[in-house]
Amino acid sequence: MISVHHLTKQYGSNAVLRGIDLQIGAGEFVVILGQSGAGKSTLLRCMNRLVQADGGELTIAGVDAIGCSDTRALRQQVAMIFQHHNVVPRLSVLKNVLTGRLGSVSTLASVLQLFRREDVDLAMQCLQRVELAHKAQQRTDSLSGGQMQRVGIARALAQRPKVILADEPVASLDPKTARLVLQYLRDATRELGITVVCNLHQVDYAREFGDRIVGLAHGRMVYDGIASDMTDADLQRIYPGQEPEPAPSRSIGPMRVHYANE
Ligand SMILES: Nc1ncnc2c1ncn2[C@@H]1O[C@H](COP(=O)(O)OP(=O)(O)OP(=O)(O)O)[C@@H](O)[C@H]1O
Repeated sequence: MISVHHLTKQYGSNAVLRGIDLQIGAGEFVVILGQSGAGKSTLLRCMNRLVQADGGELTIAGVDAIGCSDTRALRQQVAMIFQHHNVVPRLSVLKNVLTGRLGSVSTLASVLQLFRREDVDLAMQCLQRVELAHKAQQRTDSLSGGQMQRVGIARALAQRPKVILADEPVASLDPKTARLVLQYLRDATRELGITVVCNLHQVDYAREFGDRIVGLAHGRMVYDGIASDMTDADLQRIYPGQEPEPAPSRSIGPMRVHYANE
């Protein structure tokens, strides 16, 4: 579903991605860990062409994300979820979710905000997935931050993407809401076969929700493996210069480690 080969990106003299090689299959939930500045957001942004990579190859849902001249095809297949949900506050919850359909309706219909019945039905199904169908007609700015992030997920699902890229989607949420949001994303992989690539700062969430963890440090991949296999030594490579706490025994749940910039 996602194929990355020797991907590079440089800002001036700052080499941010130094040759990333990565293959991600359909329906995987991949968490990207790394300290601040490691290149996590840049990698995700290269995947949907918010950032133009300098070199290498990147194919996502069958689209050449570096060389394609029309990003519309790419954006139809790849939905993005940001830390600050990026919903339109004055619109209703339903209309925000329907904006996920804009890429598949005509320009005139999108300007006039004319949506087909099937799009409205799909948007309502997506709201049901994040348990917000009862809020459909409310103005979005009447919702809590966590609910707005759930609207962002419903909008991403309404796009019917093959891939969802989530850039620190739970950074500003309380632990209970954060786990709910990650649960919805994991359900999208399990029940809809969507591939999710999610940047996180919380190691414990990565272990709990990720099928697989990719660790970046200074623009290089320093770990790629299943979440349960990640050791303290791996964590030290991902977070160089930071001392992880010893992992608790597996019987008392996921490791409670927090790193700088959480
Ligand atoms: N538009 C830009 N112009 C110049 N430098 C940039 C730009 N975007 C990112 N960078 C630099 O690229 C490096 C990697 O940034 P990136 O946002 O990808 O890291 P990150 O791992 O996502 O960090 P964080 O966890 O803090 O979000 C940083 O040194 C950052 O300053």
